[in-house]
Amino acid sequence: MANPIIAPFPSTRLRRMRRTANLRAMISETDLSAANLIWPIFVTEVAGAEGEIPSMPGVERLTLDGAKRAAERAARLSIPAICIFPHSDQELRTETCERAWDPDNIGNRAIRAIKEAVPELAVMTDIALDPYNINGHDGFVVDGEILNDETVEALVKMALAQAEAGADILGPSDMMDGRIGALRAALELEGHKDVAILSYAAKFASAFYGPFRDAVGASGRLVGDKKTYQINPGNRQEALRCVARDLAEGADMVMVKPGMPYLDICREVKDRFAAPTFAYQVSGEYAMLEGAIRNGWLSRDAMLESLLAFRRAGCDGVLSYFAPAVAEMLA
Ligand SMILES: NCC(=O)CCC(=O)O
Repeated sequence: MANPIIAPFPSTRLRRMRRTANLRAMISETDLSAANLIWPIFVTEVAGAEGEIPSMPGVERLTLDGAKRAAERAARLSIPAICIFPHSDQELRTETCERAWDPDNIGNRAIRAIKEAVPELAVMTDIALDPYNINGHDGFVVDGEILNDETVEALVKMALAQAEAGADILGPSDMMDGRIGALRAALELEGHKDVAILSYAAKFASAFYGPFRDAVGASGRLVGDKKTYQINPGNRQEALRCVARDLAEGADMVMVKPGMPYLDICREVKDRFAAPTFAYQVSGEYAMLEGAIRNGWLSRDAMLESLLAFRRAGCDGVLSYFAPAVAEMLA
């Protein structure tokens, strides 16, 4: 850390360099561009479920055609990557979750549709059983317990189906132990050596995921909570150990999630590991900001400021539902 020398007032007047827009631009330390954004989208297979998500105003569940249009919009706006979250048919969710690795599940169909429409756009996926699990958990549940090793085997099948469908970046969000190593080994073995892993490495058991669960139809489903696999929000050292572990197992990039309440973790992860670091500005953060903006309580600049803060905290990029709006503002 540099040690700035500050002459005493009035020799130093820090306001001198804040006086005009050009002077401020000269000493601006942090930038934000569309290249820093990953756009998460929801894709539904349920007729009639498309349209706005009430707890995420401005965000819609999309049909496959809608997903293609979103991909084209992302490309026009120079957003480099889109991340697909499936909204599956409730009737087809089971305890055994076999649709999670079905090549024709809605997530995999969306990957193929987007890669066909906009081949150069990077497609990121979600790896966890919850969209296909009857009880809303990320892993298999037996007698109230979330099974680790059996879940990891299923996640490997899920990952291979996504890689086969053309995914560029896999996003294991499940927080089972040992999954990054298992995924990396299977990808190498099955000829997908260039598929990247962006690990949800420091994923906290947060109250800020509420609107997302509405979006994917998991709100009424979740039995209990996710505290036996996601990190206690107060645990900084444990988060760092998770990141170290995932990098050692072969993650190409790591994520901190949620974002704004965890900027200290972002900074520390970047400084310690110097790996590509992302934050997820989650649904609850989006809902708070967008709700206040819609009520006229905040200006739209709050959106830009929130994303700039991730950059200042060391993040290379941010998954944000604001991605297209912000890219439009920046264009
Ligand atoms: N596995 C993905 C998420 O849980 C997203 C959370 C959110 O946006 O609230």
